[in-house]
Amino acid sequence: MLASKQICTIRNCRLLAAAGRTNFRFLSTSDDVAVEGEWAGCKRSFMAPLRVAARGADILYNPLYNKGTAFKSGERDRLGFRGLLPSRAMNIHSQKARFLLALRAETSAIKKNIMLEDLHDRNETLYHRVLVDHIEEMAPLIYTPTVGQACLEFGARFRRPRGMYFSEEDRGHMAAMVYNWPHKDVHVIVVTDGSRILGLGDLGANGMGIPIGKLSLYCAAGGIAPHRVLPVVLDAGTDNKELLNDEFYMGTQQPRLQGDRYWNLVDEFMQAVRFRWPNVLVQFEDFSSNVAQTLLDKYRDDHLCFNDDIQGTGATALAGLLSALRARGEKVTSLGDQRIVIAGAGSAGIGIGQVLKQAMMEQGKSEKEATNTFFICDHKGLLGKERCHELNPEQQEFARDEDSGLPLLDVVKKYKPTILLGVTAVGGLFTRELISEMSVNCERPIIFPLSNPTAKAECTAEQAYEWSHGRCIFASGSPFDAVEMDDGRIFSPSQCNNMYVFPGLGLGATVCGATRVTDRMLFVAAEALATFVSEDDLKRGRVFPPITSIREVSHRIAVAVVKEALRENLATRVREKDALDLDSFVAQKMYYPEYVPLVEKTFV
Ligand SMILES: O=C([O-])CC(=O)C(=O)O
Ligand SMILES: [Mg+2]
Repeated sequence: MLASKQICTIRNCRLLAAAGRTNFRFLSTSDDVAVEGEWAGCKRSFMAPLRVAARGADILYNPLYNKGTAFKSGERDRLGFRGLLPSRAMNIHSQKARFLLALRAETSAIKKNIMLEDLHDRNETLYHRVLVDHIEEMAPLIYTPTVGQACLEFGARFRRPRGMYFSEEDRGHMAAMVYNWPHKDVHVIVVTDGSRILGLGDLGANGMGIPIGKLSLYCAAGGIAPHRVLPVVLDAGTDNKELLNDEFYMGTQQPRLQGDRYWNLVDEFMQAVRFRWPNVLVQFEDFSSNVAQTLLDKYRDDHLCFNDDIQGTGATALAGLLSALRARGEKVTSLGDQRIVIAGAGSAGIGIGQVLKQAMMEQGKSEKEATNTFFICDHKGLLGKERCHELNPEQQEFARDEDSGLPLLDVVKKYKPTILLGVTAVGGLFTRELISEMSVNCERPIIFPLSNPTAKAECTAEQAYEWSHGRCIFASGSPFDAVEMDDGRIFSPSQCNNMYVFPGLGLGATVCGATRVTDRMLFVAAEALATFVSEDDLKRGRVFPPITSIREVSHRIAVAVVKEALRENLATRVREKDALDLDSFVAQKMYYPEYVPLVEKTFV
């Protein structure tokens, strides 16, 4: 699409214009460091130089600029580090081959994660190129499930800091502190307070691995340039006794802040980041259920923000269910005719319920009809009116008139659901009996154990296929390998993980300068994702596209989000002529990891 067109920053445009070159495209107005590329492996015939305010060894030790052995001879002279590298210049392909050889020789997933993160700290371009070109192999190493282990071992394995930490000690200083971050054009922040890391519980400041992993996907899968992302931990303490006594724990060793002390910390942080980066998108991640919804409600009308576990997971589950209905040969508009059991009534469970309910209403159901399709259970059984005193307002919306407290298995026996979703963080909760019961009542039960990481999944892919005699439509939060049945059938389970949605949603929201993330944006994101699933995918038992197409998926979601932002009058950065071709508008803004020639800033 853009293959031969030149993409560069405004300053480079001026530089090139001065040199009489006009075959470039203007891209960004606010940036020195941008290296932008096309979403689908573009090959450019001309590369605009990047102006860097550094020289000599400082370049080699800056992971955003460093190319390691790929620096060419002229560049080594021009930038003053001849002699600091072995003589032979490699290219990104040979560097990648060398790295992959070493990575694949290692068998432990956590050690591979460390090798990748060390590369991240040395050379971001090569790191992201490895991710883009081998996303299926790398995603489980830098993200779920291995990132869970990386968080558990974060303190003991700490090497280099990445991102920012804000704690109560910083109160009164945050507006100044944000200027310690060396990049002036941050587009996306992923922030956690570490209170509910995946299904692993309160990991305090060790939860930093999650924002880092999510943001790697923002760059590789969503095409956000690496200098535009900022991982953050709000260090509000931890109630994890082990961590409080752990000699290598990295965070504040005090119990979690409560009440005003907690909310004041959050408030000052939000104001500080908005002050320095007024258009920044803030993604709330892995906040425990008792604060997640309040946090979202507090900021969603005035800040560009969303909660990934509530809204991102909800939109992803919706997309998976729409595809699963297609796989069953049913209309996608039959969502509101299903009976849906959600095991888990935390922020993810309720978030999924809310997104699905909204979709049913878009499809023409009344709110009452839509609500009536849900049977949400927590560890005390079915959410029912009799339990209202112990439920929060969002849970109360789903409380049923009868059978309050009915155990999960009995709910399945009595109400014969067609869909079973798990977000409990209780590994193995979906027993043989439960899945057999689902299969008695429904020819093709939809079974999505969504808890992460793998050990927390409510059942494995193998169990679900075996216990349903190969009849279920399965997707899980963490990846599972293909399953071969005794009769020789092979199923390739899909991963129903919010990684399919957040990179594209964030890309769309930031490129168009959206002022808010709305429920409709989540809905169109889910629709765009669902329409990406081919008939061939469905035949193989897949209800999500292969991870290898994640950049295209993100691109398509981003375009849908920009369209929706325009429709709702919330886009501030789309010119009339951009709106004529949103596909190209979004594609042009997507970062693609490749080396660009460096020029010293003082030189121009
Ligand atoms: O991180 C993931 O894989 C999905 C997610 O948001 C969670 O489980 O909290
Ligand atoms: Mg999460």
